[in-house]
Amino acid sequence: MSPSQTPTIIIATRESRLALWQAEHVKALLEARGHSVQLLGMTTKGDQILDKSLSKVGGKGLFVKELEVALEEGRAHIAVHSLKDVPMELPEGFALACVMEREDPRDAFVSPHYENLDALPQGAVVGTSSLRRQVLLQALRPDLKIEPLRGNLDTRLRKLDDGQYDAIVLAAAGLKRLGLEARIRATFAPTAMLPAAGQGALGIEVRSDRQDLIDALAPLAHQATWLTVAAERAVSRAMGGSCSMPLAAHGTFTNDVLQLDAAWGDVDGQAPLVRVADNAAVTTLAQAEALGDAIAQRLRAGGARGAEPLI
Ligand SMILES: NCc1[nH]cc(CCC(=O)O)c1CC(=O)O
Repeated sequence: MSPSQTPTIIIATRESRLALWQAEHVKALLEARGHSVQLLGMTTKGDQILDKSLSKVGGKGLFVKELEVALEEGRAHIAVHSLKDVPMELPEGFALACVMEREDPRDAFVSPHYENLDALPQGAVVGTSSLRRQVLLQALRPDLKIEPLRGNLDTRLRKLDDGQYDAIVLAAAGLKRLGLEARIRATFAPTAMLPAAGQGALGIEVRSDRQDLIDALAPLAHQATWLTVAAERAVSRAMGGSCSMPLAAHGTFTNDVLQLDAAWGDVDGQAPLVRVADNAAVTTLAQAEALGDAIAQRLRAGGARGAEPLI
């Protein structure tokens, strides 16, 4: 079938501004290729539970489940996700059709009064609910008081502006996508604040029996990003990573060589951070995942306590 004969592609999306931006972005790219596309907005459990830390209420799957039910029931055909929020193992019957070109993967420092982390006074209050950000911040500045911060991007910025925090740390990608780049006072070097696996990258999920949709989405794939995040996500899988494990994995891909850095921290802050790095020539997803597995083994050898690997 030519694109003009294909029925309308319906994108299931959460209704936060960031999720809608991401769905609209994919809609525009597909329309530019001749497809007809509609959005189906929905509210997920993760959007409803705003008063608890994500790690306490069931983790990443929370934002994804309702969208998968819509795909399962045929009410929608594809779902656009921030890959960072997508569990490594998709449920039976679902597949990642493609991974798109990555936005800035770094974390951003946002504050009304202070230029960067170093400028914060002793004991300043920093908002983040990410355990990864918490342990990395605490390693850089043990004096800081880290306070939970939940909600969508606008809510988080409002809480900062209300004076509840001296600074907050967010993904640069989300701020840039929403045109809020001006709020970024400083961007953390990955060496200081190693990003989360998949941060800044979008993935598109489909039912695995929809080869027609997988073919339609193939032109949206960005191979270098896909290889990079496959390695990062393999680290997370091999560590049994979840929202309740402070884990960072960040790859950079240059001239077919993938450089992969990872860090693990103890939730209680008792054990020191474990950091490892390695690189390999990579041209296939299997090679990228092998590098991720090797990095996870080195994290464990260095003292990181993983959960059971989710194989
Ligand atoms: N966990 C929420 C989430 N999921 C994806 C992003 C940002 C965009 C991205 O990483 O692609 C954010 C916000 C944040 O971490 O500040």
